[in-house]
Amino acid sequence: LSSCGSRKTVQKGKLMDFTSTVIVPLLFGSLGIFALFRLLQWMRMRAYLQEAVVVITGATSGLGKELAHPALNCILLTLVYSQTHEPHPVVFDLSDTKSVVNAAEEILKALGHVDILINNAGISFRGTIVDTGLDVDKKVMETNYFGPIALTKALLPSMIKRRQGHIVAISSVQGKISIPFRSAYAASKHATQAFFDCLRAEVEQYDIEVTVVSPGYIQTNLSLNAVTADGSRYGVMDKSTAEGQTAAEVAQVVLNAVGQKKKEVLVAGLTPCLAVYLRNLCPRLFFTLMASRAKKERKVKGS
Ligand SMILES: NC(=O)C1=CN([C@@H]2O[C@H](COP(=O)(O)OP(=O)(O)OC[C@H]3O[C@@H](n4cnc5c(N)ncnc54)[C@H](OP(=O)(O)O)[C@@H]3O)[C@@H](O)[C@H]2O)C=CC1
Ligand SMILES: CCCCCCCCCCCCCCCC(=O)OCC(=O)COP(=O)(O)O
Repeated sequence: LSSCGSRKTVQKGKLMDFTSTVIVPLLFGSLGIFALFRLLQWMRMRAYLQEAVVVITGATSGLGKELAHPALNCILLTLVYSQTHEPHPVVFDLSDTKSVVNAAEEILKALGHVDILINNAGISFRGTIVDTGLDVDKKVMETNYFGPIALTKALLPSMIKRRQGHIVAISSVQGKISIPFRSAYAASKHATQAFFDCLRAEVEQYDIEVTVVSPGYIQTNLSLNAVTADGSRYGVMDKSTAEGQTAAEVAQVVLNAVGQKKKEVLVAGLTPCLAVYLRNLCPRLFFTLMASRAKKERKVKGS
């Protein structure tokens, strides 16, 4: 009995020795390496963003305003670029191609080049397809698609010439799935996803990066500013928007993605992420769910 007891004590001692000489140093070593890796990653990201001339569209509000804060430590208006950390607001209307081209010329004249272009500005839409005038579809498409691509095309040649640049498109989960009563918005975001996927492939040879960001709901003025079927402002803070992620959280994810030169990133809760997978893996079920969602929403609105 006593020899069995002493064997157990020896085994326990060996286990403790193993823990203190192997497991604990291994654990702390791994944690240290991980922390160092994250620190280096963070420093590289900060350097990448801080030394860059950055253009952010839609920096007056919501996500754009938050993106401007940590990236540049400055306050912005509609669009800004900075190298000296001096904000330089440029006011223009994305739905007016001429004013977009003029803005791009103004930026290049003032600073010579752009390192990072963040196509963030956009509007949403609420309405049935049958009631929506084509002028409204065009307005959403011009603001969310033609405006950003015009700006991108205007700045691209100088990026290609320098063989350097990073273009970011703030799309949406609705660039990957379409939900009822968002036709113009979802269409504009699907077009955005497609265009910037093509661009990524075409400009890789010039060392230009393209990042497409697809957020879920964010607490911003997007639903308030959404345009309706007759072109008027929706003016309602939707529950889904109010309960979304904060703009600061999403901005941090976007800046990390840019710093890490990610090709694309989905920043959304579990349900929107599952919806994206369902759309691709089991489209019939997804379409059925969307049809019942449309019926339910119509009932709530009494239409
Ligand atoms: N909030 C959300 O739930 C989600 C948002 N997104 C996307 O995030 C991006 C930013 O939107 P968010 O911050 O939420 O919304 P906000 O309404 O808060 O901000 C939109 C910004 O876009 C600018 N903008 C709108 N129309 C034009 C135009 N014609 N010309 C120039 N600028 C314009 C606005 O400027 P001004 O006020 O001066 O018009 C404003 O600065 C959008 O692309 C949106 O689709 C994606 C997924 C979810
Ligand atoms: C196996 C389980 C599958 C569960 C999935 C069921 C499908 C449920 C539908 C969920 C729809 C999610 C929609 C998300 C939309 C979204 O996040 O959009 C972001 C925006 O751009 C918001 O703009 P809006 O103007 O619509 O507020």
